[in-house]
Amino acid sequence: MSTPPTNGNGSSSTSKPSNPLKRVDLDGHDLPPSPAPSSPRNGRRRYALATELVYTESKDQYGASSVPIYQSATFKQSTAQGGQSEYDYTRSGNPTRTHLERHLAKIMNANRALAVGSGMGALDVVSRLLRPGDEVITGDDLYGGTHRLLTYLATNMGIVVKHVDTTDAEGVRSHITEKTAMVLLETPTNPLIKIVDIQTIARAAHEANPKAIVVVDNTMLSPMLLNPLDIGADVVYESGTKYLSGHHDIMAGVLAVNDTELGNKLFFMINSTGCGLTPNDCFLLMRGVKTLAIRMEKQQANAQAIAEFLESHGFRVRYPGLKSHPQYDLHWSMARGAGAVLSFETGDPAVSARIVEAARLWGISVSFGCVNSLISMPCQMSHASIDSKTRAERQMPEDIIRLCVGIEDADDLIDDLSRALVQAGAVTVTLDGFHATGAAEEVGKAPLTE
Ligand SMILES: Cc1ncc(COP(=O)(O)O)c(C=O)c1O
Ligand SMILES: N[C@@H](CCSC[C@H](N)C(=O)O)C(=O)O
Repeated sequence: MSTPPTNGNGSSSTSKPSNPLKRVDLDGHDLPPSPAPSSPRNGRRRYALATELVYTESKDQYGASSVPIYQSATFKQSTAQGGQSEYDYTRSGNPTRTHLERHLAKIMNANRALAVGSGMGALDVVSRLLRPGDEVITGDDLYGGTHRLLTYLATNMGIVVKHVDTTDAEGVRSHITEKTAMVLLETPTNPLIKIVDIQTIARAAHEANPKAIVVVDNTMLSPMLLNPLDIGADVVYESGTKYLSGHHDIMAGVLAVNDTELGNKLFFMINSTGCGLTPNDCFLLMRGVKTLAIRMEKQQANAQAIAEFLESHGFRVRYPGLKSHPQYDLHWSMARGAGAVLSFETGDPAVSARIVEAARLWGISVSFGCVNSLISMPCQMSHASIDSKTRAERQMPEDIIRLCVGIEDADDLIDDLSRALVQAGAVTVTLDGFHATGAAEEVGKAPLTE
């Protein structure tokens, strides 16, 4: 039998707090106005993640099993004084959003989660913690949009952004100074699939400068496979457009923290700038999150099969599910799975383009984490906002193809890819099968982490 939800001070959920302006969570932290908890307990997990993803204790008056969409901008107040009710205005808070945020806090192992309009919106909220002169230490293989926003901050807002090799944890430490306000990490990186040791970097950053916050973009793995807050991160954010929602039918971003003050600052930014996720999109994100486990399981199994298929045919494949990945052990020391994004090279951008265009089941599209399989050339698409000179400096191969694997039948995906490889002239066909044509040149290439 389920336990009745409790309010902030542990009393029955039906009793009202004595001061309606003051709301606290189960740990006694002040919270901005929100309804009574709709997720179990204090937001912490009691069951296996697959169970918690679908399990909520809603306090809906009619017992609705799916959270209602409170499609209302305003909420009527009972007195002229205002501020007496749970909600007044959807920019500041909405019951559908609160339900989602409580659920996200639980599955992200956080004290507080916040939902905004996109992944970039989430990074924008975090970046508003920075002041002119602050330093940000971040990777040299970042999602293109992240690079673009950081470049804007460096160019226009007086923020010093240092792109360093975050696969070298000790090297990162040497860059941290008293001016370092933020260390921003992605793992696996997108699209080079490099692994970053969050725990070691977070420890080093906090030792070197206790005021620096460690921020992790967890879009590539999702809370299904990694909880960065558990291994030293101060803030985790992700694009809810990807695995969390899973169907490419909404844009969303989520943020999660354990520190109450930090959570309040982020909420302040969201309320002040008005980037909170709309009620309708909160509903869709909530619905998507419930199938995260089953989607991710199938997507990963497919990704593993495709990575092995490509590698066995002589392609240079980047995927942390392959033992050949140079940071295989590091990845599995942090994460519960390899995810469903992999990349491979052909040795020739024109051949890569022909493969992408010959594929039928694989949609030519940016983004990942969707139930449909996608194929793209990051240098021309998702990472085109990084100029070609910088891409070259960062050793991003122009021929790299990214595969974002969905939930289709694995054999169908492999058949379609095989046909595209043959049609594009990427493989040499013999009586025994086929082998990557560019494989001979690939052999002499540097290892993936260098
Ligand atoms: C790793 C990563 N972080 C953040 C984002 C931004 O998310 P959104 O498109 O929802 O703004 C993306 C993709 O867009 C991404 O790939
Ligand atoms: N035109 C968009 C490109 C979005 S890329 C989406 C996703 N993160 C990916 O890696 O595919 C833009 O300019 O941001």
